[in-house]
Amino acid sequence: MNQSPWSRDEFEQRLRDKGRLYHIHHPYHVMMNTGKANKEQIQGWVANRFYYQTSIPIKDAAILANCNERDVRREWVQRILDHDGFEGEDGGIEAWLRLAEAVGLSRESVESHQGVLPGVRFACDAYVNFARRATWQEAACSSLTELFAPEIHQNRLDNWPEHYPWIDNEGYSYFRKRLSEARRDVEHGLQITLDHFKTREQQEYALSILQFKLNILWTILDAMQMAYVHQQAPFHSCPE
Ligand SMILES: O=C(O)c1cc(C(=O)O)c2c(n1)C(=O)C(=O)c1cc(C(=O)O)[nH]c1-2
Repeated sequence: MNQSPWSRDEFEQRLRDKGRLYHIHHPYHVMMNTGKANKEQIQGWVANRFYYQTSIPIKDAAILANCNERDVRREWVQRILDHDGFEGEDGGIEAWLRLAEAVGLSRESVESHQGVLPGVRFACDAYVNFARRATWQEAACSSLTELFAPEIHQNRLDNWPEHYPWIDNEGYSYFRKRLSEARRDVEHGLQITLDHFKTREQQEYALSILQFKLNILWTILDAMQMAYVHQQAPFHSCPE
């Protein structure tokens, strides 16, 4: 039997409740945020997360390519500019490279993606491929983990300078920049999702899309946990 749809408010609340499974609770994140990560673990996170950073504007370009509504494209295109930059504005990828330098990595090594763990690569590629194949509304819904991102950026701004005095202050501009950008993005993504997924079945599908994205973020950190905490990167047990 078909169940009646949730009200707009209840649907929004159920999306927000997914924050319970955000990667802010992943042991790797907890380790970094409580000052227990060593330099190699911070560097590993920054270098691997760069692959996610570079995937985001490609993902957003896929959404634009699938979107036949000019008003939506006009707003969504801002996300690409936020990351890639434009004349007079360096953008988020450049800010992430400054973070990389602030934690002692060379920009060349990070930009080359050498050392990106296979699990991180697969997870990010899954996100981009989903955006290519899904409708633009479904792909917009998958960006809604950004509902929970301002808190994680704020945590880093509040805690890292004290825990990791060796990180140059210049490195934190990315997180500051994302505080306002994520809030703006999420308002747009949420409107699209609440407007589009109407029946109970569709609403439940939207929740499963958000879960898929939570899985991606969690899996990225699982790969880092294996490599930089348990020292069990892929192939560590193979013969020389
Ligand atoms: O540092 C984080 O934990 C984090 C998480 C997420 C997220 O929840 O997907 C994003 C970001 N940062 C971020 O900086 C960012 O630009 C971003 C874009 C998107 C997206 O799905 O379109 N997520 C995120």
